[in-house]
Amino acid sequence: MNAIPDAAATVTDVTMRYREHTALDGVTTSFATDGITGLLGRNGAGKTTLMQLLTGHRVPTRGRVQVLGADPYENDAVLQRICFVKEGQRYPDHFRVRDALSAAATLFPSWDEELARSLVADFELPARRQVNKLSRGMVSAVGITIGLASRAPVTLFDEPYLGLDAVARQLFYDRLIADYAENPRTIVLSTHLIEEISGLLEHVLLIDAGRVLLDSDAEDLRASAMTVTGRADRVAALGREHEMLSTETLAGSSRAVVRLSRPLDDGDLEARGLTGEPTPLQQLVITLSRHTAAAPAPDRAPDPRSADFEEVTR
Ligand SMILES: Nc1ncnc2c1ncn2[C@@H]1O[C@H](COP(=O)(O)OP(=O)(O)OP(=O)(O)O)[C@@H](O)[C@H]1O
Repeated sequence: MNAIPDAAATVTDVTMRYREHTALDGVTTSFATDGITGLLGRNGAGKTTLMQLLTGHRVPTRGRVQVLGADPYENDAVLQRICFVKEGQRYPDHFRVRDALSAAATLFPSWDEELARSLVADFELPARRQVNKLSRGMVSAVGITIGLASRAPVTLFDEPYLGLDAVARQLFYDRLIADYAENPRTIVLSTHLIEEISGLLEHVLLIDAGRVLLDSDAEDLRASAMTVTGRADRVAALGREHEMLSTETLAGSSRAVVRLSRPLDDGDLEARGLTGEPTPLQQLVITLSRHTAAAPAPDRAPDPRSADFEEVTR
């Protein structure tokens, strides 16, 4: 897939099987040394599994994982430069917020105490309260604080904002982008809240049923598709030159998400009696996932949790 010359992490032809279930199937990708990648995909697509491989929590059934130049599995020199903020992270029972932060400070060589303090203040975290007495959103804020203040060269956030309200999520995005601008590093963020983070992303990796569906620079991706509206016959004519990812037709008028085989400007569209607008990233991801799901691999049953995806992203 994408070959980044001095990537921080590369995954080469990786397959991960859990007994009879294949969670990742021949995945090849890489993550830029300085870049924010959105790891997207439906429930059960394999996002967490990929992050577990990158962080040495699992060994692939087949293939090669390299992070910061080495296999991360049981490799302390690499692992202390990786921070993995897991969905639903658990902490020892007796840990107070400040214990969790002190433990993280000893773990990560690039820990920034000042940043940690300012995040604790911004998220209004009670430093002396036990973590297991915090609300769900507050526990997420502890994870986000650790992820950002770790300043780890490779930082992965797996759905980090369970229970976080919209104001706190925006705070996370603002602090992430501000800190990243001053301290660029490799950041991978898995989420279902695609539209919320689309402005942050420099790269998009979309996984579907264990396979890479899309691995693209975010700008190129935005430029690669368009939503076109007009008379059904005119939209259909456009479909002979470009790939129609989805089309809805009502009373002789169509609206289609089109993957462009060459750039189309307003003049081109006007000449065809059509109007065009950018396709939001979330819409594009949903459309691409459905487009592929229309022809599923024969050995793959849909993940039972997948029905939630559209609800969350709609
Ligand atoms: N330990 C395990 N044993 C068996 N199957 C597993 C295990 N962990 C994950 N799987 C399966 O592998 C597939 C990929 O799971 P994974 O957690 O990587 O998906 P995900 O993209 O992170 O999903 P979500 O968005 O719901 O968190 C799923 O079908 C899941 O049921």
